[in-house]
Amino acid sequence: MDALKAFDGNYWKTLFDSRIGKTTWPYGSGVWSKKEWVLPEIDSDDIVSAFEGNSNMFWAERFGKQLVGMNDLWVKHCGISHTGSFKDLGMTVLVSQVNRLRKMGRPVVGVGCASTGDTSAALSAYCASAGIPSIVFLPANKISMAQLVQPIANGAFVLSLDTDFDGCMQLVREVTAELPIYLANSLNSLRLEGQKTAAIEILQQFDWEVPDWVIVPGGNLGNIYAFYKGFHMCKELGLVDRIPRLVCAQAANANPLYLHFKSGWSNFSPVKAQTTFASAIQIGDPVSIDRAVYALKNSNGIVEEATEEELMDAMAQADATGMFICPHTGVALTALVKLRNSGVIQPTDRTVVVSTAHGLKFTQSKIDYHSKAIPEMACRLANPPVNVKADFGSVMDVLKTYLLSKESKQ
Ligand SMILES: Cc1ncc(COP(=O)(O)O)c(C=O)c1O
Ligand SMILES: N[C@@H](CCOP(=O)(O)O)C(=O)O
Repeated sequence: MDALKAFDGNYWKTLFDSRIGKTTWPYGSGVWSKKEWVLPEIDSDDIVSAFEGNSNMFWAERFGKQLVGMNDLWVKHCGISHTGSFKDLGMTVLVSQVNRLRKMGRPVVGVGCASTGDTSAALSAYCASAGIPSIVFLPANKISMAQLVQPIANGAFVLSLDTDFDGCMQLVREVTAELPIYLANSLNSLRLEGQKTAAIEILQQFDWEVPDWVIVPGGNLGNIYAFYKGFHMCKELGLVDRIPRLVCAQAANANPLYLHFKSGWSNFSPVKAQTTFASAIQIGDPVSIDRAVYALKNSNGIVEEATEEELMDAMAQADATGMFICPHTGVALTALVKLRNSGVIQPTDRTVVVSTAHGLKFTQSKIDYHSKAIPEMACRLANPPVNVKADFGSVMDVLKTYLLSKESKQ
């Protein structure tokens, strides 16, 4: 930090803004365009990058105006990315460092992680890009098919384990302590050095004006800390004069941080994570609990939770306004709705909801919802297809009925 403070805030803003949209290696990456803040000593030839980052800041106009009475609501689409989740931001840094170590002759035979799907997808793709073996520990039958096929297709050694994520996390820590396999989970802070750049991007996209709130879904809890670190570095280095209030949103079925927050940050206790459609945050014993508590305490932060019906309805509502989000973004949107309803977030507050994965990785949850195939869930926004005989008369009848019903709702 002392070395970085040799340059003032305007220097850094000008430097970072000058690199947006360029293809000069490695600055076309949203991560490596901040190389001096991420991993300054690495040789650019050692960097493994898919030009990740620079994700869309979507103005959620209809969701904001119609559902929460806000005009300044934005969704940061970190899931519109190389492997479909924000994990690419951290994985480019970690795999680049492993690439550098192997070129130096260090005995790293491969890279391993435990995963609820997105970390393993990112790890396998970046390792395949660099020709580095990857080994992924996955909880059997607890991740989406899209998330499972990614490491398989990218050539990872895929272990399907009869336990949950927390069990996989324990095993990968034990194994990487015994074998020369480099651990890729967010225990390794290199991941967070990459993920923090999404916070800097948010400030860039608002022309360095600071939003009032940033809402992030939380599981292993590295990402909420990464956002805090990115905003805090911008404040400490003089790019901005404050940081946003952070909100970490959890699924009620896997909510150890939420319970800790509601207890007034008294003794933390892991929970046994229950099944949730937000499967990537089905985590009961998060490795970054201390980092997350630090981030929330130092950003006047809040933790909220979402039931299964709340997160699924929020996902359906967002999709009906033109997005195609994952269930985890539904968790974050539910937190927004609750904080608006309680008056904590004001109608004019500039608010960013971080979307952490693309909805295309979680289509089964949407199919179940729109098929009304979820026991004890109303699925009140279900929009099932209409089966019609393939003749002009039948189609016209159905369409007239549909159009009249739309007209009656105008
Ligand atoms: C899609 C998605 N959203 C949110 C999260 C939560 O991020 P973190 O584990 O850093 O809290 C994860 C991973 O855990 C994820 O895969
Ligand atoms: N949701 C994560 C769980 C592991 O998180 P990490 O940040 O520690 O890698 C995943 O996608 O596997």
